[in-house]
Amino acid sequence: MSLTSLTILNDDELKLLEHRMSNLLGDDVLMRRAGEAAAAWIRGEINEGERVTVLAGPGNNGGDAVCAALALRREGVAVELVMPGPAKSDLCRRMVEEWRAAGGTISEDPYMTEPAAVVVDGLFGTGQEKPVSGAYLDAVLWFNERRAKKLSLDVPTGLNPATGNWIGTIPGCRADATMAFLAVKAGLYLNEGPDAAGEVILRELDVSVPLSSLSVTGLDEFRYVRQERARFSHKGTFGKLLVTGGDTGRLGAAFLASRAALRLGAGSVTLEAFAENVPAVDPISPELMFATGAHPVDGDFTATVIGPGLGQTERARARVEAALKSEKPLVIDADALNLIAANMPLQDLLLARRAATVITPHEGEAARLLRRPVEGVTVDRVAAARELAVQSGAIVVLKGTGTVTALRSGRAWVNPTGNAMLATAGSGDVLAGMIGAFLAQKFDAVESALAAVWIHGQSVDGCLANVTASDILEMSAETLEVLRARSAAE
Ligand SMILES: NC(=O)C1=CN([C@@H]2O[C@H](COP(=O)(O)OP(=O)(O)OC[C@H]3O[C@@H](n4cnc5c(N)ncnc54)[C@H](O)[C@@H]3O)[C@@H](O)[C@H]2O)[C@@H](O)CC1
Ligand SMILES: Nc1ncnc2c1ncn2[C@@H]1O[C@H](COP(=O)(O)OP(=O)(O)O)[C@@H](O)[C@H]1O
Ligand SMILES: [K+]
Repeated sequence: MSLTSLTILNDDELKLLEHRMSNLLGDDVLMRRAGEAAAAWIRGEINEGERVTVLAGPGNNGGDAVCAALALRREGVAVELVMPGPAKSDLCRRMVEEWRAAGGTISEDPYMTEPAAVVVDGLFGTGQEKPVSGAYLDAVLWFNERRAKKLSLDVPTGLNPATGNWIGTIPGCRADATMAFLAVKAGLYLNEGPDAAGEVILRELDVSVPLSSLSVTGLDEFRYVRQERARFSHKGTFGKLLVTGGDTGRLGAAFLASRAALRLGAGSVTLEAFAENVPAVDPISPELMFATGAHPVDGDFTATVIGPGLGQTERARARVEAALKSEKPLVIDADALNLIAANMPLQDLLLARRAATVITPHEGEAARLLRRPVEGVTVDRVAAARELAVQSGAIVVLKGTGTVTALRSGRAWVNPTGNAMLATAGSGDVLAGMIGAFLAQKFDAVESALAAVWIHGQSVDGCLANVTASDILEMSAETLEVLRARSAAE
């Protein structure tokens, strides 16, 4: 995993860059560099005498694959080239001619090849237009069944490079590693993408890649959160956070958010719980304070988190209204989002807010806010997050596989950390509390959101089982500690 932010280029941006580079360098130079880069990686994966099978498609992804085969063959590696259909792009045709001129043969059926240690998917890349079918689909199935190291070139075949969904819902290649050329594509991090791509390896091909409005979050996005605290400080320096939620039966959600906020460094945390029988103390976190009597004034706190376990009563609606009217930073999660989705005046208040506001919907909550079915969010998570940012005026953290953080300017980030161990009840409450903790410590709101999402995901890195939300908050605090130690040593 890369620790610095990576630029994501979309199809238009890539085409423009490729066009410029092709004018500057010659039309085949990037393809040759891509092939060489793949061949160099493959050489590192094989032992003396082991074979490689390369699947090449009809377009430039196929051209990259043929170039890789050529480079391996030049070095004496036993490599077989399979093309289920004829070359269609000029560049791919040219590479095929070179392959034949070098004495190479081409088979159409991968089942006719010898067992290989590495198999390469160079069937389709960013030019995929329709679901994979026919002989190409057979090649995809063959690829997935191999007991070999599996490398996809640029994008796993069948995956929509922008959205991370299978094109036409037909599953495509599942690789151990994907080598992205020039820039990474958003789809490698979203929905089906991480399972399909495996490890993402970027090769910029000696091109200086321009910035874009979308990137993969790296540590450089939150250097202040990672900095050691100044010694000249006191608990007031780190802010007072209010957590509002926890109605009867859902008190735990508010506890998780509050405990996470304490662990992630809020100077103090006060819980305003809606449940009837709220304990006088949290025996696990006795540091936690409880609001008693009338509802606290948001303005008396540095920041508020509202929503975890809040419920959707009239009392809750009125409390969300008061929070929206406050001029302090606010994190809005869970039921507070559902209340806003169902209530136009609350939406107006949200849009009118001037203080920093972070909303943290999962796909279901985002769908309600955007008034569409959940599939209308899943189909393009980046687009949905951007739309929601425009609609709400808030910083949007759209949770899920590849959490997307978007601003109303269109600037957006895809988070690379995390795994399905986060898919456990209360993990979103922990995240809301973490963002609240960073806002209370007066970090920039965008940095707070990006840092919390990255750390929350990283905390379960390598975990395969045995993780509850309570563990996530402990491990997130440990992750921040490691990051601070490292940044102090830099
Ligand atoms: N042009 C350049 O300068 C560079 C291109 N690169 C490679 O070029 C790729 C993009 O190349 P292309 O735009 O040619 O796209 P692809 O190679 O992904 O595929 C396009 C070709 O496949 C056909 N096709 C698409 N979907 C199909 C389907 N489901 N069934 C059958 N045929 C289908 C199209 O009609 C077209 O002929 C990138 O992913 C990358 O691998 C890299 O070499 C980097 C430099
Ligand atoms: N498969 C997954 N891969 C990565 N992150 C996930 C996955 N499933 C859930 N998450 C993350 O876990 C958290 C779940 O939050 P949420 O849906 O609000 O759950 P809850 O309400 O139970 O706390 C979010 O941060 C989400 O991004
Ligand atoms: K591919």
